[in-house]
Amino acid sequence: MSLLEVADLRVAFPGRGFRAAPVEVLHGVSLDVAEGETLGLVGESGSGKTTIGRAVLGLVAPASGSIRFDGRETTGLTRRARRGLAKDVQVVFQDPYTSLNPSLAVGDILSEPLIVQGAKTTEARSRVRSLLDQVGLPAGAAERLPREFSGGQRQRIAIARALATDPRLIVCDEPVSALDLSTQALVLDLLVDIQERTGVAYLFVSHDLAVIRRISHRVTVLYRGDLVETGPAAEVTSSPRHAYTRRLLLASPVADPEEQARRREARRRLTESSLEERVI
Ligand SMILES: Nc1ncnc2c1ncn2[C@@H]1O[C@H](COP(=O)(O)OP(=O)(O)OP(=O)(O)O)[C@@H](O)[C@H]1O
Repeated sequence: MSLLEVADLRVAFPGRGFRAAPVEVLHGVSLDVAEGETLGLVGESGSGKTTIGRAVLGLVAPASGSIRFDGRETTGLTRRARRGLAKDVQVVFQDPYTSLNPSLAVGDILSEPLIVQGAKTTEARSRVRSLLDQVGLPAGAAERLPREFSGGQRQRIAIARALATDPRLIVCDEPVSALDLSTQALVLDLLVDIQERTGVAYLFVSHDLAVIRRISHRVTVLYRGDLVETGPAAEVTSSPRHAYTRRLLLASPVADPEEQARRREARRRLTESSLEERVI
């Protein structure tokens, strides 16, 4: 049994304008994440990646379909039951500048989820020290405000907060997209280290195939609300079967100028129309 099983998930948002029909943005998506695994979810902007993550977190109500965590259905849970689940399923958002409460010291940000789960203040304090250590920040960081940290350090704080309750799954929604390339690499290495130490699973959302390739065990590709391809990361990112994945691959930047020119030419040949034929 997988840790997370999403089956035939449909999500619709209200249409714009008076009496407009709802707009379906996920058309029956099924995926699963095993314990300790990283499933990379890749697709261009607007394909529905964030919506899948938000549905898993209970922040968006599905129109239909099921989302099971550890065998238990999580859609339609009461608030109280959802709080129980929050211990096991956490999130790291994209923007380290808005995801941390600017008026709270880092120590308070990290102890908040622990106190909500019933921890005593002294217990929470020592856990904060260990969380900071896990993400490579000094104990003194607890006394400081988020604005005193760089983007990469803030993302480390957000990761520490997600780890506070010892979750089994973290939804990582574009967690490195706002960071420069060398900081991205450090944060990705940190996520891998944490997974090796704790066995946490990641549902890792990104539009960037290079990032997805680096972090994922398996990759699933989303195109306009449909999954078009799923498989081992090395396979999907080196010899994709679907035309859309090939286009994503050709669009990722590479350092070698000759390879870059080859990809530009291949992109030109892989026209939008041939793509449409295969997807529909
Ligand atoms: N709350 C909402 N109300 C209405 N439409 C929404 C809402 N949230 C998302 N959408 C629409 O759903 C579609 C999928 O959005 P989503 O944010 O999941 O895509 P994405 O692949 O994560 O894109 P991005 O990488 O740009 O965030 C888009 O067309 C978006 O405009």
